[in-house]
Amino acid sequence: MALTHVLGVPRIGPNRELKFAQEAFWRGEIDEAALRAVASGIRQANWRRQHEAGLDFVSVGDFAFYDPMLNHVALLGCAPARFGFGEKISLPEYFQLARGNDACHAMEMTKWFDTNYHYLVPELKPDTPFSLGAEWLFDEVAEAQTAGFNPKPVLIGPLTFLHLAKEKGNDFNRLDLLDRLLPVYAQILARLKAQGVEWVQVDEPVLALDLPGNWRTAFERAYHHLNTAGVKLLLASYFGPLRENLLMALKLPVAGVHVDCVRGGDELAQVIDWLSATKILSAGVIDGRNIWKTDLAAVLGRFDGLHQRLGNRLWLAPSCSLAHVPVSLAAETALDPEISSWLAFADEKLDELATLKAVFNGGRQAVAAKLADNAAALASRRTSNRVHDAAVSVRLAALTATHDTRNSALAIRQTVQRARFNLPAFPTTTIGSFPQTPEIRSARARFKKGGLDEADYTAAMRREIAHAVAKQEALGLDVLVHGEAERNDMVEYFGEQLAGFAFSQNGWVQSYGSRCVKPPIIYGDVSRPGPMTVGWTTYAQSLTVRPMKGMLTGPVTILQWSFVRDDQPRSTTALQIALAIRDEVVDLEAAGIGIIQIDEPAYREGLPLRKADWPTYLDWASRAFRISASGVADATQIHTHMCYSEFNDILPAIAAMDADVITIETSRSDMELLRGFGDFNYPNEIGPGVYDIHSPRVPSADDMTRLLEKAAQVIPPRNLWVNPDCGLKTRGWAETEAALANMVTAARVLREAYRISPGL
Ligand SMILES: Nc1nc2c(c(=O)[nH]1)N[C@@H](CNc1ccc(C(=O)N[C@@H](CCC(=O)N[C@@H](CCC(=O)N[C@@H](CCC(=O)O)C(=O)O)C(=O)O)C(=O)O)cc1)CN2
Ligand code: MET
Ligand SMILES: [Zn+2]
Repeated sequence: MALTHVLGVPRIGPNRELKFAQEAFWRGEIDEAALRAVASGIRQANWRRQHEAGLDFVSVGDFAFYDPMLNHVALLGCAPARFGFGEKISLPEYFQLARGNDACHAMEMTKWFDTNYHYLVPELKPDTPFSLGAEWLFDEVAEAQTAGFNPKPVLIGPLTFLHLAKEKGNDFNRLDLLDRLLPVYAQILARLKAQGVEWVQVDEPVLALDLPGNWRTAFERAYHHLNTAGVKLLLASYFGPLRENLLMALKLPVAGVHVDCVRGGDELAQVIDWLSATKILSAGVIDGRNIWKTDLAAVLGRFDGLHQRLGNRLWLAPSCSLAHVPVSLAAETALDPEISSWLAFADEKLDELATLKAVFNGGRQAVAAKLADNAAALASRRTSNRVHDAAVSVRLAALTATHDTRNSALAIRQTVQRARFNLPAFPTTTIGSFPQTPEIRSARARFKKGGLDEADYTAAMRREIAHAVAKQEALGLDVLVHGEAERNDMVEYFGEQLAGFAFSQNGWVQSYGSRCVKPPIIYGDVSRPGPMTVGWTTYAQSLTVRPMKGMLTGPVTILQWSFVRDDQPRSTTALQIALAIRDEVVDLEAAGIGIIQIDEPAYREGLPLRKADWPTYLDWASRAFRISASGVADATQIHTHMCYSEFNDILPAIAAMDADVITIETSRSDMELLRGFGDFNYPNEIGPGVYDIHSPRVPSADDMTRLLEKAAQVIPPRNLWVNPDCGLKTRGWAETEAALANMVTAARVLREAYRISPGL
């Protein structure tokens, strides 16, 4: 008997029910009870689905009204003191932590490991108190039990919680808080035990990271402490191999371990060697990070012997939570049937688990047809002539060093560009998108459903572009953008126009809070059949004499935010995309666009989790960017943009991209992030974001002046640009205009203070 379970499932609902309820609640259109009812409906449906797929447990605690890390802040009673909330926060207070309020800026948000999911970063001070806070987890356990399910609660482990938190205050180490944190975890486990829970899954994905020695020892201390609670712990590691943490993890006093056999498959033999005779092994055999069907025959072959040995001590699971893949293929009626036959979203992955379980438990006969279908789908994908394009391979093979270097060095380009554009010091610009209003979204929805024809849709988008251009001129911005009205998403939009990509209609994945993305699916060799942005951009340029910045998404970000092929290295796919983007850059230049931004917000997120793997990645990633950017003359100014990242540990690789200008997110960190660029003597021009676009709060001109003055202390003032942290697509026009007006004022104050002549 093998058991099956999942580490977690998507919490957004099959049709993004949670998003719509959250946003309605925030707008005051529904009350808390109505929001809670939607949430409960999603949880119940998820549990029913897991139960029907024959899983031995249902996951509880993977649901969150905004973010699981924030749930733990609530559960552990450690909301930042600056908000002034009590130990047990309410749901409205919970949302204030995530979104800010009039008095307090929101908690910082950052990438969850190497995914496109963003969590809220706990803020810890030496005296941060911990206590049993919000009761939601216990309520949900009771809810599952009442509905007749066998719950396996999921917690983020104490070490991962602390590791991902941020120290606020000097001279202390957040690890020092462990001894005060553990008793609260023990209390939580005791409560769960009292509720009749048998197993608790404790996620410690930091085991897939390079851990300093004191953190590794802390694991031993922590789990010896938690082992006393009397409930069985399943220690879950995922997102990568354990490497030097393997032995430590396997020796911890827990009842079972989960390992990622997709990314850490090579370690399985070692894991088995060190697995004690009483422990459960949960093998993550189904890729939780991608949408390809699992090779079921391969899994069966690989685990058959182990199953003979371990029996019901072997559990089968996806590699990580299924929150990183879309809910179900069932709604995808427009996908090409051949491509669709290669895919498995969360629901289909549950079916795969059910099939595996049937075979291991003696029911091969009953699932023979499913196994045959699976084998046929895999064979079709391996041999399909839609996957390979000889012209793309030829082009890749012909790449030389001339393709990834600009014609002249930065200093020469800078002189030519300054003479050409004659911009004032502290030039103002924005990051690309302007508000995606309900009108824009609804016009696109009608266009897609056939209710609006192409000519009318194009006219509507042109009106939006004209509106954005007029607003920017009136605000007095120096380098304008067209506003990206025509784009559903900065990656999906390009995916829809590139060969080798498929896209779903309803394949939503949560990115943060209520925001979701529909990652395109790269199934074949990538190329660009024709221009993608030239028409919109030249139209926008025709409306103004100021420079109109062309706006593209870079190869690394398109790769990172898509579901990618697992039949060739990521680096090969990245180079293919780079050539397609290069074609677009060259076409924009030929159409008279002098400034082109190639966004790479996912450049940092693409970094492998282990430092030893960084150089290889940074080498191909920076090359892919340069290939996309180097087809143009010296006078064409290439910008790039990055957000949500800790940049300081990869500054040489950012410099290696050799963009003429980089705009980055810095305001939430109060320009702290910029210090590294200064210390490193970053040579190129830089626009440190002066205001946070994730909050509706309008910063004052003084706020932004102060930030710019801080920036001017670490970056040569002549190299500084003035811009928001990121694009404005999630904002409304009123707050956008007010904030940009203040931003332009701040730039003028700086110009007065520094008096640098234009063009120098
Ligand atoms: N891929 C990606 N990853 C990213 C970012 C990003 O921009 N893209 N930004 C960073 C932060 N993440 C973000 C992720 C999503 C959104 C976002 O705004 N998402 C939108 C959806 C964007 C979209 O695809 N919109 C489509 C579909 C919109 C939609 O929901 N339409 C309705 C109909 C609407 C109507 O009738 O009015 C429907 O289909 O039901 C469009 O504009 O065409 C949302 O959740 O609301 C913002 C930031 C990091 N990662
Ligand atoms: N050009 C894009 C925008 O302004 C960059 C976003 S980075 C997540 O929306
Ligand atoms: Zn951004």
